[in-house]
Amino acid sequence: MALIIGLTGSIASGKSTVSTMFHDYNIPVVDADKISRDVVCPGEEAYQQIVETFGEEILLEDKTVDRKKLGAIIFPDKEKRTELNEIVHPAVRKKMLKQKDDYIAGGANCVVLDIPLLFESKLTHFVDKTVVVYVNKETQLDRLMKRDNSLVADANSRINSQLSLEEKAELADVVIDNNGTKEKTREQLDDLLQVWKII
Ligand SMILES: CC(C)(COP(=O)(O)OP(=O)(O)OC[C@H]1O[C@@H](n2cnc3c(N)ncnc32)[C@H](O)[C@@H]1O)[C@@H](O)C(=O)NCCC(=O)NCCS
Ligand SMILES: Nc1ncnc2c1ncn2[C@@H]1O[C@H](COP(=O)(O)OP(=O)(O)OP(=O)(O)O)[C@@H](O)[C@H]1O
Repeated sequence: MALIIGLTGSIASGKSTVSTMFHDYNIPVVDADKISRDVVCPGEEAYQQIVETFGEEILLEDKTVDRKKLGAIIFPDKEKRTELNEIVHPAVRKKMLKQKDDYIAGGANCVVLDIPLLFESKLTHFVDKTVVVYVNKETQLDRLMKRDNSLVADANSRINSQLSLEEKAELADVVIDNNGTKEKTREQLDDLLQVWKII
């Protein structure tokens, strides 16, 4: 039986960083953010629904979704966010589970589902263990603003659109503390995978 790990955290807490580390161990990772980008491409069902709901003004000249513009609409507004989630999430879920099944059929003994909204969307029944990548508020804001070159207000509206990291840490089976160096984070992951007998 393959072990299915649900990897989560909050915005800029370090999920992608830890996900790269799983790749380094040759453990396959299903990336919900990446899938959510694929399902909003022109021609996909969700794309049509997004244009109908949010209007042509959220499109770039080449008719693809202007992610900055759509983000600026949905992150500060819970109702709009729910509307977008209801369009995008069913398609994301379907593709995610298909990719996971394909990895298992290919012989993987462990598959990671990297899902930012694992707890908010109540998807924990799809995984055996939950791992939260944790940072404190100051580190999170600092890394988010540096990475995205964003202003405090924008960064905070993204952070506040999710459950707090404290709440996620409470819900998790395992918390990886990513406040220190990437090397320190890698050591924690290494220990965890040894305990779970995956490496
Ligand atoms: C709003 C969009 C266009 C903004 O795109 P952008 O490129 O600026 O951000 P990106 O997709 O890289 O997401 C960055 C982070 O924001 C957070 N986030 C994204 N969508 C949401 C959401 N609906 N609710 C709360 N947090 C979210 C996640 O932590 C994610 O890792 C995009 O995030 C989107 O289509 N979101 C809806 C799908 C979704 O819920 N994705 C996240 C998990 S599947
Ligand atoms: N331990 C660390 N030390 C220094 N910088 C780090 C560390 N971990 C992550 N970072 C940096 O912080 C930023 C956020 O990390 P990352 O992109 O992995 O977060 P994320 O949780 O995947 O974000 P998102 O939800 O927005 O996709 C990146 O620029 C990354 O390089």
